[in-house]
Amino acid sequence: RGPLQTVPTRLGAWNCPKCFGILKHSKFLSLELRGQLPSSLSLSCSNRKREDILESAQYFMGVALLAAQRSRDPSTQVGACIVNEEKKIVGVGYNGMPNGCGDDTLPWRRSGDSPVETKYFYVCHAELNAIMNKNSADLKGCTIYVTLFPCNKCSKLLIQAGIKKVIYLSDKYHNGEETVASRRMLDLAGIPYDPTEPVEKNVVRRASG
Ligand SMILES: O=c1ccn([C@H]2C[C@H](O)[C@@H](COP(=O)(O)O)O2)c(=O)[nH]1
Repeated sequence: RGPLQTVPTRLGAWNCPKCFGILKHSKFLSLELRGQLPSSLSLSCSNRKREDILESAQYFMGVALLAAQRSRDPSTQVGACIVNEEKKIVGVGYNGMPNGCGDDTLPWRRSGDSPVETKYFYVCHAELNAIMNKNSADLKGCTIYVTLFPCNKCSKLLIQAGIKKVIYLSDKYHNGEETVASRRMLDLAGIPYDPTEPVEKNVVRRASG
């Protein structure tokens, strides 16, 4: 237990004897008293809903960004979040080695004497993993939020899975052959791809209160 601190001004419950009565024994309140609760989670008796909430597209890209943080790729971490027409998340993934293949056994380098000694022959892309992790019967009509514009192989997968829209963050390989081929297929398949506004600062600011 840490030392008690002065009561934070945002703790509206202190002004309401009824709420304080209920909360004074709870772990939640004691965390706030010890200053360990992010201010964004402060308790309040206000009857007014919050208006300044994280917009849904930023939330989904935020989930993709968080997933990317699980990647062991030393140069490019990619996260993907698939969302259905009801705005429910149905699959999340990030780039990594195939299950059971060992992160420490296969190479992570970008170039080598042979392509067999580079990561490219082995890494499962974020989009592939998000599709494989799906928790719904199919992905028809879904939107994918992905932190890097999908490569040609991933676009093939997205098209075949029935994804109807791509929202991406980085397009750092815009002029690469794979990305050119990717756009070509998405265009032919009638799948729009739109950049998202930069979300990192917004998401991080909100998460830390
Ligand atoms: O659509 C894509 C494209 C790439 N990835 C993954 C594959 C690799 O792990 C990295 C790219 O590495 P670089 O060092 O930037 O070449 O990104 C993906 O998940 N999805």
